[in-house]
Formats: sequence, C-alpha cells, structure tokens
Amino acid sequence: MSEESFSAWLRAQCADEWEAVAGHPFAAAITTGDADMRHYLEQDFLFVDSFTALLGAAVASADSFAARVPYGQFLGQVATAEEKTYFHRALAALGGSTEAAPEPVTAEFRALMDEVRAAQDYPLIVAVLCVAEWSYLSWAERARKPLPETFVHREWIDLHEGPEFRAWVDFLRGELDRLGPVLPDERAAQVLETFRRAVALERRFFDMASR
Ligand SMILES: Cc1ncc(CN)c(N)n1
Repeated sequence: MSEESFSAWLRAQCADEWEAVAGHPFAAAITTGDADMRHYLEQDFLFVDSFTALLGAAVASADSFAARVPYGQFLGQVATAEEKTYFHRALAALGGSTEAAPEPVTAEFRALMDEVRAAQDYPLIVAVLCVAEWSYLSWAERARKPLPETFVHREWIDLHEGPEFRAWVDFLRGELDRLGPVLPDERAAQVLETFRRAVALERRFFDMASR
C-alpha cells in the first residue's frame, strides 16, 4: 500500500468494477429520469431492510462512542425518511409492491450484509456500508441540474448526494482510513475481499434492474 488512504486503496483495487457501478447505464438513466424504477425499488426495499439491520450492528460493534453517534443518526433517517416515506410513496405511485420476492442478487446482497452483521465484525461492516453509500454518491453526483421532475427519480438522487450525504460518506471512509493502517495483513485482505464482493453485488444489482 502507498501513501493513499486505505479507502482509496480499496477502491483502486477494484477500479474497473467501481466505474461499472458509478457509470452504469441504469444509474445514468435514474439521473435523467428515464429509468423504470418499479422493479428496482421493489428489490431495493428488501435491500434496505438488511441495510438498516447492518446500521444497527455498526452502532453495536463500533469501537468508540464517537463512531456510534453518526450510525445512530443515519439509522434514524433511513427508518423515517427513506423507508417510511420515500419507498412507500414511490412504490404506490409506480404500482409496485413492498412484498416482492427477492431476485438472486438481492438475496446474495442480503446474505452478505447478514453475514457481517451476525459476525459483529466492525471493519467488515464498515466495508459493506462504505461501498453501498460511496458507490451511490459516485453515480448520484454525476446528475446534472435541473434534476428530473418526477419525484421518484429526483428524490432518489437527492437522498444520495448533497452536503449531508457527502459528510456521511466521508465519515465511513474515515472509519476505514482509521482502521486500515492498524489491521494485520490478513485482516486487511479480508476487508478488501468484502469490499470487492460488495462492489460486484452493486454492479449486478443495477444489471438486474436493467432487465
Ligand atoms: C443496492 C443498493 N446499494 C446502495 C444503496 C444506498 N443506500 C441502496 N439503496 N441500494
């Protein structure tokens, strides 16, 4: 590893796959208001359930009070703004269901989140959370103003960019950057493996939504 931060190093190890997520045609179509969001949001509603549980595991497994606080704050937002209001309003407008059967990639993503949550392994938990949030910031910040008029697209972009979301991603990256340098090599390799798995799943999730 060179001078770069641990999080930058992790991303650089899967740079092509990362760009395939950030520049994915489905993500680009969200930014222009052209994406068909129904199936995607039905599946993401299932994703967000495990993601919320993972945030709870981050609160529980973080190694300091200072770190627990941002997780708790974000958990509160996901449980109120994202899950309670956006998903229900968007799926109602699109004629979608909150009880869809999980696609294989959704089940795999949930399994990865459940695996690191059950292990209460803080560095691996941060790796998955960081990929999920940083990769979403990476596509959402490519959106050009004016944002799409349809609330389903516009609010989904708004939820994943802007100063608050950027600060949240900076916090997650900061946690990886704090932990990485003191991890033994085999633990750092485990974090990289988990980071890679999550990036590959993000790409497949957008592939699934494109069909
Ligand atoms: C699949 C996926 N990855 C990430 C995010 C960002 N919260 C999301 N909503 N869905």
